[in-house]
Amino acid sequence: MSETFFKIKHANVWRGDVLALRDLSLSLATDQSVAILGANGAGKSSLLKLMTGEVRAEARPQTSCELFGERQWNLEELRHRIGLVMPEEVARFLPDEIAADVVLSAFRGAYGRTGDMRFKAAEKARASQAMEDVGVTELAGRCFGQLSSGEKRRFLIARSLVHSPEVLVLDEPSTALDFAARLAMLERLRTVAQGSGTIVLVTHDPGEIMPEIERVILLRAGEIIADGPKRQVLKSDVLSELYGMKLRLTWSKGWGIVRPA
Ligand SMILES: Nc1ncnc2c1ncn2[C@@H]1O[C@H](COP(=O)(O)OP(=O)(O)OP(=O)(O)O)[C@@H](O)[C@H]1O
Repeated sequence: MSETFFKIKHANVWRGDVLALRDLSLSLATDQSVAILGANGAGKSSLLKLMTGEVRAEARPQTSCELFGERQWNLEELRHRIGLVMPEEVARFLPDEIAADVVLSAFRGAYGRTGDMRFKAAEKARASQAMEDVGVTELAGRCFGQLSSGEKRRFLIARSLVHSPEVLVLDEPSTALDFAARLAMLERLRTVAQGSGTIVLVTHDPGEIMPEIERVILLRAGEIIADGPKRQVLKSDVLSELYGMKLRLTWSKGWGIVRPA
């Protein structure tokens, strides 16, 4: 059943003294995966942080912000419903954390330090499967701090998938992944989107918008400049303007292919 998991009206979001999102109104539902594109500093990460309860909109009479229909929420509960892959998550784990524990900690909505936690056999099995899915089984016993950037990123992707969240929020998830790992991740995300999961993907690469993602939102300077079906929103001239260079977009089997024009 479709549910609106994120609904904002007239939201201003300040990051320090920067107005990162300007009077934004948006509604996202669980039956529709979405990709969010925009140049550096456009406000994409700020929008994701609003979606995951990490930042709040400025309190104004005309503003409302609801997550799963609630205006107040419990962050830990939210963590179970929304899986996250954000660049800054890497720094939330201590370097001597065992990599497998990074994945397991998702079951408790915690960032690592699983020594005092007890996990059921089924949870351990799911963590093992998630690590296998992203190809890091061999590294499970290593210290998190001793992994490469791409390996850490793979563990964080496994962590985000382990409890099958209703919504998976990904901020440039392929950063630091090698070519094979990127393709494997996209295939894994396609499986999620084909099942019961909803994907919210922030990316700089229109070529990462998998066929299962039909809706695309373009952000510029904290405002939504386009929102709709991807073939209507993503056009060569729009992308050229967004990224400030002449680009040509073609489509093949639901994937966009972007090249310099
Ligand atoms: N912690 C912060 N303190 C002050 N300003 C911030 C902070 N985080 C973000 N900003 C500013 O808010 C604006 C939006 O930033 P945001 O990270 O949301 O953009 P983005 O679209 O995700 O960018 P990128 O593609 O570079 O990751 C930018 O002008 C940025 O400099």
